[in-house]
Amino acid sequence: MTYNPQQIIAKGPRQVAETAAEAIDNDAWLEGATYSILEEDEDRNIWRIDAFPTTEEEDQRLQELLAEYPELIVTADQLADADWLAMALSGLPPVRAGRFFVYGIHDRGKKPLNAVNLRIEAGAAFGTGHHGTTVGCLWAYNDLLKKHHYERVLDVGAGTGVLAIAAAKTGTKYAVGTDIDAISVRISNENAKLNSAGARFVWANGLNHKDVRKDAPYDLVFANILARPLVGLSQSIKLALRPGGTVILSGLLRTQERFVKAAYLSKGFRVVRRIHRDAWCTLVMQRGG
Ligand SMILES: C[S@@+](CC[C@H](N)C(=O)[O-])C[C@H]1O[C@@H](n2cnc3c(N)ncnc32)[C@H](O)[C@@H]1O
Repeated sequence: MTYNPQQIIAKGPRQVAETAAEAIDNDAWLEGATYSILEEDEDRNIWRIDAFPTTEEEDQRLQELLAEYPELIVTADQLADADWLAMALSGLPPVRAGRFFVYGIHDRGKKPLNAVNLRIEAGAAFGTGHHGTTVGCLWAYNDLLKKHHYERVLDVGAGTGVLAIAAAKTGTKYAVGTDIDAISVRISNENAKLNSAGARFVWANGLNHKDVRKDAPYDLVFANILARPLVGLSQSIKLALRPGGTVILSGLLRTQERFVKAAYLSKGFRVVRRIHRDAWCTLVMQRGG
């Protein structure tokens, strides 16, 4: 029997939601399950878990596990067939992540009318939009855009430039990307042109370049690199952000989440959301005021 994908939503006090999320991480049946946890209502201390099972077994196990926490209110919503997650999980191009539709030249005929279409040619750079870390960043950014506008965005480790281009295409005036790899910078600039996006890319190690500092402080920083450089860059990222600004961190494994989170918590950031997809984790954190 084919499984009809659904989104399972569990809402409750932060402590309980976090304990349940940890139980999902530690459950052998749910290894690789995709879910996110975020603060829904700061004043009422309500957090929510959104889980996206892909099989009947995963669905049942998630429901069983969440039922062990009576303080959580658990509901399930049927997902539309063309839901972005189902499309992304199919592993086939193009990729839909919320309002974003990432496609290559061969799929140009499939562009939806109601999406922010991003034509990304990867060449030798990382980031066609298919990797769990890139999808996690686009997903997190899509949801942040529902409530916020970002005038200044920095993408550290731009790869194909997909994230800075996504920002430039959604109203960001100053969208800047940086990469340690010169070929990625060339490809990012080419992709910006293909998309008529006003994003610019700088060949730099981390944030250490006058052309990156020029447009600081940023309202939002993307950093999809690896856990160790994310920790090493935590102070520079803090200084590049305005107080209250947001960082979307990705490229870390679930098992490295604590290590990366600790570095940013110690610098006055707070966790706003975390998304687990396959073995990967995306963290959304806010700089203290
Ligand atoms: C995982 S890819 C992310 C690409 C793209 N942002 C995405 O989300 O698909 C990481 C990129 O970071 C670059 N990178 C790694 N360390 C860096 C550093 N210290 N400073 C700037 N870029 C770095 C790599 O060259 C690579 O292009």
